[in-house]
Parts: sequence; structure tokens; C-alpha cells
Amino acid sequence: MGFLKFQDIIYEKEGRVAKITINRPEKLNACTPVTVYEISKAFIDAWTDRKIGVVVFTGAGDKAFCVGGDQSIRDLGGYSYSSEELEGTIAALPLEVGWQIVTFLIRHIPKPVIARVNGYAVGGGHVWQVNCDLSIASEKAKFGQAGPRVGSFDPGFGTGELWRNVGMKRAKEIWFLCRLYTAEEALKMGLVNAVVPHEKLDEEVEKWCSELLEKSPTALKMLKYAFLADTEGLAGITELGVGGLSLYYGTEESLEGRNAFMEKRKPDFWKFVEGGD
Ligand SMILES: CC(C)(COP(=O)(O)OP(=O)(O)OC[C@H]1O[C@@H](n2cnc3c(N)ncnc32)[C@H](O)[C@@H]1OP(=O)(O)O)[C@@H](O)C(=O)NCCC(=O)NCCSC(=O)CCC(=O)c1ccccc1C(=O)O
Repeated sequence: MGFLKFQDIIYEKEGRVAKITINRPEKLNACTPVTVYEISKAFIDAWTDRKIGVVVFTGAGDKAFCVGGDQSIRDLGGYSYSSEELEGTIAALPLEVGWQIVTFLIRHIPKPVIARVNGYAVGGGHVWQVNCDLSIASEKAKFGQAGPRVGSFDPGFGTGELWRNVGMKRAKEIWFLCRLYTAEEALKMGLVNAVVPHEKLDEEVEKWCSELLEKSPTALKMLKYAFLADTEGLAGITELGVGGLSLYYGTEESLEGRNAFMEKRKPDFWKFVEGGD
């Protein structure tokens, strides 16, 4: 990974697992536009690396997964950050826009994403853990939204997936009251898949990764997209359809169209349809 240099995250690949770690523990892994940009780059790398089958998303240290946008760089214009070097990248977008791009990547990357929730998952950090496919939490983890308490809100990905996980009344309670919930409460509500003693977190995440990696990657991809089609309208149906298109590109029938065009002849698709000749 020589060409990917990061300041706010750690990006590692071991075997078929890519691990993205937000590395701002002194800020409880709160994110700036640069952090968001780097996370998106790592997700795109994990998406395009055919050897990778699972992505683990987590935070550095043992206090926080992520506590959302970095409030210390927020003023009247939103979250400010300027850097000539990063002009024209996601880092130059308003944080709340870049945030949605990361959420989109978590939801659309055609491989399971596991949230390794090692501590606070609050605000935008909680939205990310909710949108991961699976969540494994330390018993020390705490969960909650903070928007209405600190003058923000995360609509759409931040509300839709939450109510589907915990039900509408509970989702409104989480957003409107901004309470913090324990890992056990989160498990009971359906916010996470498993809660383990803090020192067993890595072992448990590895176990889930191994189980996932024993399964057919194409089946997992198409299932992820089927869930997406159910929840994300046209964008979800597009992913499901494009997943099918990728499979179709791998057939002689599809290649016949390209070959006929290049050879300036009529295509004969039917000779590639089983039993169709
Ligand atoms: C998470 C807490 C409940 C933890 O409480 P506690 O254990 O008592 O620790 P603290 O002493 O409070 O915190 C330790 C240390 O970390 C700093 N810190 C904590 N959170 C942040 C933060 N978000 N940004 C910057 N720094 C943070 C804290 O100041 C301390 O530092 P010291 O130097 O020691 O003082 C509690 O910390 C807490 O409630 N934190 C605030 C959480 C929060 O408000 N998060 C932001 C929510 S809004 C958001 O995430 C939106 C994201 C976003 O950008 C977005 C996305 C989509 C649509 C819209 C938007 C948008 O408009 O913003």
C-alpha cells in the first residue's frame, strides 16, 4: 500500500481482511474533512482490491469507535478546513457532505463491513456503525446520537437505517433525547450483533471475518445488494442490477455482442444460451 499515505487513519490489509482505523484517539476519533477523505480513499481501495473479502471499520485506542464531526473546527460556515494540497478532493467538501459519501461507501461496497465498536459510537460515528452490515461491540461501548444536543442532525442514512434496526419509537427516542446506551442495551435493541468482553473484541471480530470468508463472495455481494434494493430505492436496485451486469460480462453470450461489433457482423447470441441452439 505504498501509494496510500494517511495522517488521520490507519489502513491495513491482512489476508482477505482490510482494516480501517480512525486514528484520532485524543479526540475520541472525531473526524475532520481530511479524516473523512482518507476513510473514503481506504474504502475505495478495499472495494477495488479483488483479494479483499471483508472490511473491518474501527477507532484507535480503547475509548471510542468515533464520536462524529470534530466540534473544535466547527463555526458559522460549518466544519472548516482548508488545504491547497487537498483542493478538488472530498476533503474540500463540507464535512456533512463528505460524511454521506463515507456512509454511501459503507452501504454500497460489495463486501461485508463489520463495525468493531471499541468504545463510544456517538453522533456521526453512531450513524456509521448503524450503517455497517454487522456490528461487534466491546462491553465498554456506548451508543447514541448527539445532533439535537450540539446543533446538528444527520437525516436519511442517519434516520432510515436506525428505525429499521430498532423500530420507529426507539429511533425517535435515540435522536430526540440524545441519551447514551450501554452495549447490553444496544444488543437488546438490535443495534449490534454481539457484545463481548473488551479483551475478546479482536478475537470475536476475527471469528466473524473467518466465517464470512468461508462463504461465497458473489453470494454475499448479491445479498448485500438485495438488502440495498429493499431500502435504497433506485440506487439500491441499480447496485443489484449492476452486480448482475458484472456477472453477465463474464459470459460468452455478453462477449459475443462486443466481438460482433468489432468484427462488423451480426451477433449470434443464441449459440451461447444453454439448450437454445
Ligand atoms: C462522547 C462523549 C459522550 C464522551 O464523554 P466523556 O467520556 O465525558 O469525554 P469528554 O471529556 O467529553 O471527551 C474527551 C475529549 O474528547 C473531546 N471530544 C469529544 N467529542 C468530540 C467531538 N465530537 N469533537 C471534538 N472533540 C471531541 C472532548 O472535547 C475531550 O477533549 P478535552 O481536550 O479533554 O477537552 C462526549 O465527549 C460528547 O458528547 N461528545 C460530543 C459528541 C458530538 O457532539 N458529536 C458530534 C455530533 S454531530 C455529528 O457527528 C455530525 C456529523 C456530521 O458532520 C454530519 C453528518 C451528516 C449530516 C450533518 C452533519 C453535520 O451537520 O454536522
